Amino acid sequence: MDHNTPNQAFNTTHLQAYGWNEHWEAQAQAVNAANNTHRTLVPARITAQFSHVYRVITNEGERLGTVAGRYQYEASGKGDYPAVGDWVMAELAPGDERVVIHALLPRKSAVSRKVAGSQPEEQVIGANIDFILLVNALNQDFNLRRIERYLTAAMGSGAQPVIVLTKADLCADPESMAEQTRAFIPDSVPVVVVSAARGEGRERLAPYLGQGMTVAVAGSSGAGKSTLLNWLSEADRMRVQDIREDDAKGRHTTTHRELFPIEGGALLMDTPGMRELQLWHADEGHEEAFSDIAALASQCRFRDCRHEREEGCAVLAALDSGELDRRRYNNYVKTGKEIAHQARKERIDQRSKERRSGTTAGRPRPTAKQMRSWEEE
Ligand SMILES: Nc1nc2c(ncn2[C@@H]2O[C@H](COP(=O)(O)OP(=O)(O)OP(=O)(O)O)[C@@H](O)[C@H]2O)c(=O)[nH]1
Ligand SMILES: [Zn+2]
Repeated sequence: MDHNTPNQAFNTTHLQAYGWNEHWEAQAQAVNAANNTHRTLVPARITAQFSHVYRVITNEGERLGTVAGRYQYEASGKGDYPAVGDWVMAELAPGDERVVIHALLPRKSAVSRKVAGSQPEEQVIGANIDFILLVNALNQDFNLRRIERYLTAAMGSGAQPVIVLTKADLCADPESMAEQTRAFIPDSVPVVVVSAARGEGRERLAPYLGQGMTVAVAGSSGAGKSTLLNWLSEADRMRVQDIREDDAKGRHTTTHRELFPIEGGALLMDTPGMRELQLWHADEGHEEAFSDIAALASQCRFRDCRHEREEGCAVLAALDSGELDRRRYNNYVKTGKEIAHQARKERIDQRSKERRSGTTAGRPRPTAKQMRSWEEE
């Protein structure tokens, strides 16, 4: 049987639980049609990443994988490497625990950060996310500006942001807080109130937790992300605990996964990078979050207009005429300054880290020797 006959469906019975669908089938077929090697490639999804080793789910079950030497050779930067949530095409050698990743299927969305360094590079911290839940607590930490910043950070990714206001049980009037939030952000962004600790409001999250949907969770420390994740994956966690109890030696029988299916068929993504998502994506998101101001700015007389007191500034004119809300303009300016400040801070942190460790930014590329030994394994 010719391994790369186009249109021959892949066997993906088990991958469907990880979000496989017709879209990915078509992408995978395209890779297969272009595959002019002797290798048989099958689809797989990245469920965890440990430096340069990946955990992947294949139709044959879970495996560890590394990228092929040629993949590494052809990658033009960190952004080309697989990340959690990515669909890849891999070679599965029978009886081998390791798979070799040969191709990345084009991403539908990517949350990424810029890795500062001598040459700033994009590093993807989560791919193919449908919804990104931005978790905020309804207690004294509640802060509309922070919500706006997270929103800005998520905006350029291609994933749909959803504001989740949690700890509703600590708030006298959660609905009015939700209304305040809605008034502050674009209409297209849903705002959902829950109490994860009390298990209240799951039905409000249901629209974002459908079969095959990939859902990431981000928010500042203490906002309630773990509690939310545990609540949403409760049934699953129980199953894991049952297995643990069955294990007479009391060993840890759970494996580290950063992408896992929950009851109802959604896939939750919980990676350290996503948790820390803050202003990383802000540069690209800023324009989009303030697209109304960006549109005005395109009409300013000077291309480098700072919209402060320049002649022929369309933004200032809109402020004067009342077309542009002053509060929104102030947010735009303030967020822009914060982004610049954060970027400076990251550059400084990164430089001092580099000085300490003598290495360059980010994940080290595997050496050619390492790559050979993996491929031989
Ligand atoms: N009352 C109440 N407390 C909550 C709720 N959700 C979380 N908490 C509490 O808030 C604290 C922080 O919650 P976590 O879920 O650990 O927050 P996190 O966002 O995962 O924090 P990091 O791990 O630091 O990123 C814990 O003490 C939780 O018990 C809630 O819905 N109601
Ligand atoms: Zn201007």
